[in-house]
Amino acid sequence: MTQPSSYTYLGPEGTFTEAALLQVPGAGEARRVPASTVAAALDAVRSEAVDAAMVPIENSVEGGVSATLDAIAVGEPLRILREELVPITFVLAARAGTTLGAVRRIATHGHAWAQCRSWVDATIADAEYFPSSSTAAAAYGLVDGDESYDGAICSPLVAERLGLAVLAEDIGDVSDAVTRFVLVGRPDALPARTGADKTTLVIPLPEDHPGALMQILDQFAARGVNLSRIESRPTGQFLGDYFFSVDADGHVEDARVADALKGLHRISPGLRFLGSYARADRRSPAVERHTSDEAFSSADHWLGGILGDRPR
Ligand SMILES: O=C(O)C(=O)Cc1ccccc1
Repeated sequence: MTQPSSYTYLGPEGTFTEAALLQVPGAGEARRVPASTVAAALDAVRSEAVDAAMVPIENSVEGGVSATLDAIAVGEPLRILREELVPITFVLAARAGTTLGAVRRIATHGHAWAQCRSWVDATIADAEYFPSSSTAAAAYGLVDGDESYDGAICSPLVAERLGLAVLAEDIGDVSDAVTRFVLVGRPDALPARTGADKTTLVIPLPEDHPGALMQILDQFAARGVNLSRIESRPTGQFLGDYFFSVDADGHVEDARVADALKGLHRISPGLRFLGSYARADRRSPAVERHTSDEAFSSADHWLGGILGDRPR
């Protein structure tokens, strides 16, 4: 797989997403273009304006990032190439001269707001929330003279870079929160199996199919494939139409994962493979003997002996 030479990310400069991108070897020296939304970042990959996009996908406190789960599930297919974990700490920043007591209107990204709610509720009476496309965009707004709010929840780094006053530090409700980001490229790429991999799937819930969810889960369970994330999202088409966004342990080149995907495709033919890539924590799954590559290949061999060269 060739290394991407140009990247986009949820910007502007100074987002946690940019920090995730800078963890990718070589990205610091490559062309990097900020995007104003996750959807715009993914579209820039689809239109080949850049090779890959870094976007947030999951937070240890708030769960899945809906904007990413939805934008990656539809449209021209994309591929996840790698994941990055970033520890997240938030500060409350304001223009110089503003006191903590004077801040009531706070701008930030929805995930940051959700992760600082207890601190805000305990500290700022009647706080008003101004949604922003990213934590950094909220901080830039203060500098650019946006008078509609007087404080921004952002990273300590962007507050410092912009010369903002930090009124409170480490205001996240969970002090060791981590966000997971994924680097997304075009579908011709398939990262090599490392033995400690993750596979991400979009599984449409088949309509009028009693027991579909149980059958979907059974495809993983029967092959000893562990799931590390499962979320349901509405497709937006009509009420009751859902897809599941799933992370499974293992690589599509692992026989147990490939076999589970075949089973899933029989149940949900609209199944979308979003990629197999190395786990950021490098943790290998425990594989039972009967779901090992050897067990699958020996079973194929055995059946081949029975069927000979009859078409299968
Ligand atoms: O807004 C940012 O800085 C982002 O990169 C998105 C985000 C927001 C909150 C927690 C983690 C990532």
